[in-house]
Amino acid sequence: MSEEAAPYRASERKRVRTVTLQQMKERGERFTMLTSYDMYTAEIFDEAGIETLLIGDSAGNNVYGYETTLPITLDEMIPLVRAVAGAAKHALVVADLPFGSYQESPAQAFASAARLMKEGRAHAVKLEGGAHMAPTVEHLAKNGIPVVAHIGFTPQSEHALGGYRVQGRGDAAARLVEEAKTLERAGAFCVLMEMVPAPAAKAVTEALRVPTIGIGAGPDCDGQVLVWQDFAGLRDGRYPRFAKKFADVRTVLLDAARAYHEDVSSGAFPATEHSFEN
Ligand SMILES: Nc1nc(=O)c2c([nH]1)NC[C@@H]1CN(c3ccc(C(=O)N[C@@H](CCC(=O)O)C(=O)O)cc3)CN21
Ligand SMILES: CC(C)C(=O)C(=O)O
Ligand SMILES: [Mg+2]
Repeated sequence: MSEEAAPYRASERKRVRTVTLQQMKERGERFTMLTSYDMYTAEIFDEAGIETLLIGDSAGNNVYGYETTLPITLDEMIPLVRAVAGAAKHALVVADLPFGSYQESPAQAFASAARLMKEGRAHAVKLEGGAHMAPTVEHLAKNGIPVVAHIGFTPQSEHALGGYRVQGRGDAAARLVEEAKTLERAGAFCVLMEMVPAPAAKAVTEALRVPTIGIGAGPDCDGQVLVWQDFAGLRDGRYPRFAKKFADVRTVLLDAARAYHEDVSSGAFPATEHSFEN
């Protein structure tokens, strides 16, 4: 909402980030978010100028190998958050509240968010849900926790939504705008939209003072987010339509692993320069 909800410069000495996402929106500048779940990706993405890093509950899929985001727990999230927060020098570090850690009550949400911040050193948290989450967002925001609201397709509700489906088509677009405004009023400093039609995301972005971030939400959001294993081409198999492969890291690693295997088999590795003299 107003200045009050606009983020924040974390007070850690090493942080030199001075421009907020809110200011970038006001200047008409786009910002970028990538997921990260470990130290090296955090370090690299931060160095590249990615403004914000998300330790998503997508770590359930992309770190732990679960089929959905539902099984991942706070205890599984926190070490990953700590690794990213420790390595990022500039980026805003946002951690997902996992399924079951915030839906029960605003008090439960606060306790979980506080763990992500105290033990994980996250700067902000993200939670899924529309207007019904407004009281929770308000409770967190009033108690000093910056909140990103995640609307549209919310993977933690995939069983209730009937699978991976675009949300906010047709008439539902107006509802999406109202939902986003309610969350902004509750104190969300940013609204993330997943798999919504581009015109609906544009309408939300224009209706809000706070910045929006899109994934599969068209080109008119204030920022964009991708899961890093998708953007880097690490994963095997089918990618969502909204994911653009900016590199083919899977092939790079596959070729490297095959070359290593081959060199060990043939005796070419280790060579003299990799061995210690007596
Ligand atoms: N690697 C990865 N990338 C993600 O974007 C992602 C995760 N994991 N895990 C958590 C959620 C799940 N998400 C997903 C996963 C799959 C689709 C998908 O397959 N979408 C299809 C169908 C869309 C439709 O039917 O309308 C697509 O083609 O985009 C979408 C979002 C987004 N998140
Ligand atoms: C897909 C993004 C927005 C997310 O919530 C995650 O990575 O968990
Ligand atoms: Mg998530």
